[in-house]
Amino acid sequence: MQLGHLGINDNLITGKQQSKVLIVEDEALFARAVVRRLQKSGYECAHVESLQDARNIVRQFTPDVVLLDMRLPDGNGLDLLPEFVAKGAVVIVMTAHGEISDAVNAMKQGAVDYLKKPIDLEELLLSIQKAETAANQSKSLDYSRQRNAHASEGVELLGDSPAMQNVKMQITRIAQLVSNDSVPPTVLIGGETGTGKDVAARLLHLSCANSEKPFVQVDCASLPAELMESELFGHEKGAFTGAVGARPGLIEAAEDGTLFLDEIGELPLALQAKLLNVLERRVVRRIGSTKERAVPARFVAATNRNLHEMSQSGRFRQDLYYRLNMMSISMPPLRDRGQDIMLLAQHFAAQTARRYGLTSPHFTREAISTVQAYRWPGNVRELKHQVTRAMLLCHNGELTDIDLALPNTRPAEPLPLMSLDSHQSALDAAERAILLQVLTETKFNVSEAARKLGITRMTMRYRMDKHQIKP
Ligand SMILES: Nc1ncnc2c1ncn2[C@@H]1O[C@H](COP(=O)(O)OP(=O)(O)OP(=O)(O)O)[C@@H](O)[C@H]1O
Repeated sequence: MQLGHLGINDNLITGKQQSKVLIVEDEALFARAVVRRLQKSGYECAHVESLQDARNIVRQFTPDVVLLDMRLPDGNGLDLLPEFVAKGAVVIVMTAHGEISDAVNAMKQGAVDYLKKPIDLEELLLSIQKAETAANQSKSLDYSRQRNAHASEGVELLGDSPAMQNVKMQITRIAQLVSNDSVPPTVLIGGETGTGKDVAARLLHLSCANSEKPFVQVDCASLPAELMESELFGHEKGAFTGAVGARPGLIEAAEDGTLFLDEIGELPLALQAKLLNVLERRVVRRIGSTKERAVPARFVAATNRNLHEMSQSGRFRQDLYYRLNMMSISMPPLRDRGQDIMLLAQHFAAQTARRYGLTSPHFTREAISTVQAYRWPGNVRELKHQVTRAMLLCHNGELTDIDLALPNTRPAEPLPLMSLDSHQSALDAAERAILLQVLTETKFNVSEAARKLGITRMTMRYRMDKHQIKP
């Protein structure tokens, strides 16, 4: 189908930095002005002039936001509204004077806002931005809950080294203590990145009474700060712009299961105070509500940061640190787990072979020495990634040290003298390789990769552009 047949604006599809907006409006001049203004702000826009065209275009253009006029040549915009809402789009209706009853109906059917004509373009832009915030909010909440559904899938804390036996013993003991207490003590899991803190938290949940109850994970590092409060504590309808309905927060969603606060070191100070209050009083108050609700959940937090040091320097509340650290589990770095390194390497290689129908793996003697000599700064996550990759590249299941492609474990040799230019390109190549490695580790999650490298998301984006790395 030709887009032109649908009466779609010439500049139908532009850059795609922000939401996709569909404008269903038969006043062509006004619609064109809207498209121009939105495109200037980086939105991807499509414009159609009738209900039928709107129905057709959504087969190839999935809008995040729909600006819906009420009076259209082939019917009333309200007829189409439920279809957009059902598809998860945010709908803003545009009405002429005297159509207020339509606007009320539209809101009842799920529109988030209505604007009276003549419409000021800046007001329209503001309304879209508000709608986006509300939509992101509900998406991230749904995302957190969706993760919860997979909480107990594939929880395997492999390893028999003394260090891991100790961890498993601690998990069993803490699970008993936590299960027997009506006010369960808080558990803090520490350890370097990739050591298995997430796995340990899930195993702890599964070892506790009520393990069939929710395991709700909150990633304090990846949730935008402005969403975090309502995510955690919930909100009442109308508590803030975009709060279209009441929503329980994740603390409530955990019921009498587990609330897992991952990367707790990243929780903003203002929310640390609120969290402390919840832990001390065992009640939660949704934003905009006066009602306090009991919190029966057990709290488990994890961090790869030194919270003690952070609390000494004022970057983390000392009282919250003590409260969280009532019981602690420390995940040992992989390099201190002796024979577990090869056990895990063999496990990940066999797992990849099964998954892709490859020949059973066999590590050459050199590969075993390389795996054991390497320091594994990214711990189990790095081992899993390298072995999986090597397994996919190797021939007939034979994994060599070349397939593993680990950075040289021998002391570095002095670099040959280079010209300024070659220094520059060596530097560029190294930067590109580091970016790619961290992006691969984080499955191309740009925010997480930026965090791991200790740079801002903007800088990360800039560097990705510079090296032409695309997600
Ligand atoms: N003992 C283990 N047995 C099997 N798989 C493990 C083990 N430890 C970690 N893994 C795997 O390694 C990867 C990283 O583990 P996990 O996410 O739990 O680390 P983490 O310490 O929470 O990392 P981060 O601090 O970066 O959040 C996951 O794929 C996990 O399944």
